[in-house]
Amino acid sequence: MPWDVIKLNDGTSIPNIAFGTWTLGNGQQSTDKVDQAISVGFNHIDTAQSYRNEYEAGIAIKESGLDRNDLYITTKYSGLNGLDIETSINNSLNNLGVKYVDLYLIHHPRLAQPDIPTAWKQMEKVKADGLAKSIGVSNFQIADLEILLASAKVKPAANQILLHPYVVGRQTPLIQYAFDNNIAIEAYSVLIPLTHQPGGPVDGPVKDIATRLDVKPEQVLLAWAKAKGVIVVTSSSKKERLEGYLAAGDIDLTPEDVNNIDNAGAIGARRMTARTVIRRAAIAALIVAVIFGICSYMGFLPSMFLLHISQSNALIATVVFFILLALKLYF
Ligand SMILES: NC(=O)C1=CN([C@@H]2O[C@H](COP(=O)(O)OP(=O)(O)OC[C@H]3O[C@@H](n4cnc5c(N)ncnc54)[C@H](OP(=O)(O)O)[C@@H]3O)[C@@H](O)[C@H]2O)C=CC1
Repeated sequence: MPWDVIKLNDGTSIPNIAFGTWTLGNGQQSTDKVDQAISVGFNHIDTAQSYRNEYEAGIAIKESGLDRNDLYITTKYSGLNGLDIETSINNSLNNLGVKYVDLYLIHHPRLAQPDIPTAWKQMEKVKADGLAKSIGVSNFQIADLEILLASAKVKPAANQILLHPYVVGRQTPLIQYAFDNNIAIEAYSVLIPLTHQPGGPVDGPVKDIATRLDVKPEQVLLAWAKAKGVIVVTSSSKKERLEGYLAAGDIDLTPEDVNNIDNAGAIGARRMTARTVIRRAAIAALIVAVIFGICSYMGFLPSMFLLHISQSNALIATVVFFILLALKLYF
């Protein structure tokens, strides 16, 4: 199935791939990149107050000459300059040069001030006033959604979250909770295995699938996210990559492909957890070794430690530190 639209709980439809403006910076280059994305066929632009390029995106939107109904525009309340939600959306609309956005999100639960129910009431007003067709959230966990849903008159239409194979395990309960409550999931940073964690266990299955289907690894990852039934928010500064992203809508992975990527992601996630534990233990051992070393050198015992300080303690702690360091390098 090619990229399509997903029906939201408020009856509107959202294109299931978006071009994000987070890393574009500002100025003319930013407008050019949004221009490029629209010209290759992206009709869903994802921006935010905090990306500081809504104005540049707005110029590209205007220059595209597209009818407003043919573009889907998302922006987010990022709490910039301490402004409230109503003032912020009006600023965003001015920057973007549009009368409404299709989707307005609270960028992060900690920005929902003074608390989630009060902030959500303001979001409901934004929708009632016609400034946003749909309202939603981003980076909300299950506990945040529970608080919101307890008093919401309008359910959030979507929750935009981090989703890639190394976090899919821990994000699955959140995705399931959202789906059970008819809240769509938007996935960002799907390409992390290529951009930030190359050489990890996900590389193998992704490369194998890419070779078998004669496509690029990034296309496999986007197809993987699409197979999860989520809306993909991605980006690129390169025209060929953007064309590849859109073509990835035609890639249908088998359930086995998706499982292989999930399983490799789980292995990577376990390794990362092990690394974190080892790193923390190594730091603790190093601190102990240094304290033991200093105390041993100075020949005194600080009463707060209540430990028998000797050179052999310092030696043991140092050895433990190097063993942990070796383990960390191994993992
Ligand atoms: N709600 C939130 O809190 C957040 C939302 N977002 C949204 O999601 C959008 C996308 O986020 P982002 O993390 O950039 O998403 P992606 O994971 O989709 O990464 C996009 C980047 O991947 C690079 N890339 C593509 N293919 C490869 C490859 N084969 N090897 C190496 N690099 C590759 C591109 O680089 P190149 O330009 O060179 O092609 C591009 O910079 C943001 O713009 C924003 O709209 C993002 C983060 C947080």
